[in-house]
Amino acid sequence: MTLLKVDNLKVHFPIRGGFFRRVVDHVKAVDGVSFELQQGETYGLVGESGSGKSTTGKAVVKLNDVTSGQILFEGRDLAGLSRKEIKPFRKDIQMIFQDPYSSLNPKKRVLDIIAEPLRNFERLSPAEEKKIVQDFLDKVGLSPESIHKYPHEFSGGQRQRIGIARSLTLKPKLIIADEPVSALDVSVQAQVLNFLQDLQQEFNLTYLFVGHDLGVIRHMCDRMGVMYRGRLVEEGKSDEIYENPQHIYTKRLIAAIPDLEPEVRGEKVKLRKKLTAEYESSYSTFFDENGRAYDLKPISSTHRVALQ
Ligand SMILES: Nc1ncnc2c1ncn2[C@@H]1O[C@H](COP(=O)(O)OP(=O)(O)OP(=O)(O)O)[C@@H](O)[C@H]1O
Repeated sequence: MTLLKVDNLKVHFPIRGGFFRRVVDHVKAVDGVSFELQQGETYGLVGESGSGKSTTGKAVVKLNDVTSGQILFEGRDLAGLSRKEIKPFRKDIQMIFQDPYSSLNPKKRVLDIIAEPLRNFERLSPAEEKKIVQDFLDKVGLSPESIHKYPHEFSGGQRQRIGIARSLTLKPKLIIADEPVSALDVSVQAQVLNFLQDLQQEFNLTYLFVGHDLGVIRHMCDRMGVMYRGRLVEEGKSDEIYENPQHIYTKRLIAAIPDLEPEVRGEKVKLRKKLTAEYESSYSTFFDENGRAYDLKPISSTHRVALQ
């Protein structure tokens, strides 16, 4: 079943200038992006900084206004809804943020942090609320006494677990995870990722994963979309894209992944040079005269590429 269908999404931010602060141009942060998420799957949006992946994720929860296009969640279009009208859907769509240091209010105790979404949607007695919070703390591997503590008393990985517990209390259907481990030490990244996979099984969650790390996205995601300058350049099954990239941008992104082994490193240098030559000689195969990626076209039933 399709849970989320994003159709020709555009998010353009106005650039103002001059004495009267008139709109002089727009940043086309997202410029015609379409993809679907099936219930229970993990879909990844990957791309370098500024490619528009976070803006896409935030548009789905209406943290960004949508310029045009549709965001169909269980068939209902969220794009045109006001912030008030979107409220009932906030229960079903939750977000996990990148930085567990700044996304948790340092002045609040864990009980209040995790209970906040519950308080917005449900009328519970303090005892019921405490029980739910403690159950979720248990699910994310934190002790019941944690409810009395403040965020600074936890490590980065533990804080991210608090953020995850908060996002789960309303039993959402879709979780948007924006670079959920990139602020964490490498040693705890895998732990948090595996744990997100366990929770997915337990709660039948669907994830939209946003990130710049192709390794993480491949590990986590059944399918992915590669973003470049507000457009999808390649989309489909993660393994297929990773093993058989077709767009020059995807090829370069994969070739840029650092390697520790000296022989592979040498080969990668050669590959990068070859790709730079291909980029220069075949530019018009991949981008139009304005430098904009073409619309996606299927090259198999599970793989689409933006080629001329
Ligand atoms: N509120 C805003 N106002 C104006 N421009 C914005 C706004 N938010 C994002 N942008 C611009 O839109 C483009 C896409 O930004 P976005 O954050 O979605 O990229 P990203 O791929 O997620 O990068 P990063 O990984 O650095 O967050 C960038 O050029 C950014 O400067």
